[in-house]
Amino acid sequence: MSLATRAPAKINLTLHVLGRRADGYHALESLVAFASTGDDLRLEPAETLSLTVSGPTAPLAGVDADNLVLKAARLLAERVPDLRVGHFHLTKRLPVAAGIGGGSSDAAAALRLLARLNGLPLSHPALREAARLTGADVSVCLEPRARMMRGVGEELGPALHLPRLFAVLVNPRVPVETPAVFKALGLQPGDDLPGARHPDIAEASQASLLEVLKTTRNDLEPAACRILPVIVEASRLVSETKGCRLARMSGSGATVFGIYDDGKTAVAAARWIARRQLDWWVKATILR
Ligand SMILES: C[C@@](CO)(OP(=O)(O)O)[C@H](O)COP(=O)(O)OP(=O)(O)OC[C@H]1O[C@@H](n2ccc(N)nc2=O)[C@H](O)[C@@H]1O
Ligand SMILES: Nc1ncnc2c1ncn2[C@@H]1O[C@H](COP(=O)(O)OP(=O)(O)O)[C@@H](O)[C@H]1O
Repeated sequence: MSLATRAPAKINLTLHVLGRRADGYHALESLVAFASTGDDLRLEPAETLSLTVSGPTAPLAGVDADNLVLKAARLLAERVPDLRVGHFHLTKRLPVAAGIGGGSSDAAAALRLLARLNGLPLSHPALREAARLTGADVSVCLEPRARMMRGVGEELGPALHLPRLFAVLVNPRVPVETPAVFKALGLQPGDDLPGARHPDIAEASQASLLEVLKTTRNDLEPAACRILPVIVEASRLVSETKGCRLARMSGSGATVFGIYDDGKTAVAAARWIARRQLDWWVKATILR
């Protein structure tokens, strides 16, 4: 019997930096959504923990021993006596170090499968702790539903019933080092930017959600663009597509998303971009 789950791409529809904590991490406020596209993870129960990785971006995800899937699984095994484990197989499709939390979503998917195998609820404190200790973005990926994320990523709001957003994801296949982008903000530990708080984002119709999104931003985008000017090019290309309502970078980059009124327009935009940038990763998808 093998168990399977999808590890969807995480998209930061908004990302406001509220300050920098004494430990150097940044306090964030982010509306996170998840794409219909992602990696796939399978778990075959076995005596010991192991991992194999295949798929188009497998070679970029680093050595299997350092994979976040194993890191999360080990952290859970340390906290749950006699945890049943097994062999994971990851099919890696998402670009790596791309601001769409591929590794975090894979780690969260591993925790979901182990939870299922062991009959643990996703609210189990050991699962929550293993997620938090694996990485800042893993907690929000544990139950991949649109919600507000705060703190360094561990404070989660309730799942939001956002209208489906038709989107195109564009990545120039250049990896971005997340710590370098945060550092480029130039904030000092203890710096506080309370004015950066979000407007209230509740459930909104597609039109008003877009209007609210337009009043928000990704505070990491200017810093990432200074480090990697190709992000400016990606953003410009997305903005130029027919019917693009909003173009913005996700996370620490370099992936840029565009939002469209319907799936047909999004697919046409993806084709238009892919024809111009043959080497880039371009994907029409639905965010929710
Ligand atoms: C920026 C975001 C937004 O969702 O996404 P990505 O670009 O990674 O997708 C996340 O906060 C990234 O989360 P994640 O990639 O899990 O970060 P971690 O591995 O825990 O941390 C990597 C490094 O980023 C910096 N970091 C991370 C999170 C945070 N709130 N403040 C920080 O300053 C720290 O320098 C840390 O050492
Ligand atoms: N399963 C995984 N998928 C992708 N990257 C992984 C994975 N496990 C570990 N990593 C490492 O984590 C780093 C961040 O990757 P990723 O999660 O794709 O970044 P981002 O959140 O910016 O999209 C990469 O440099 C990679 O070496």
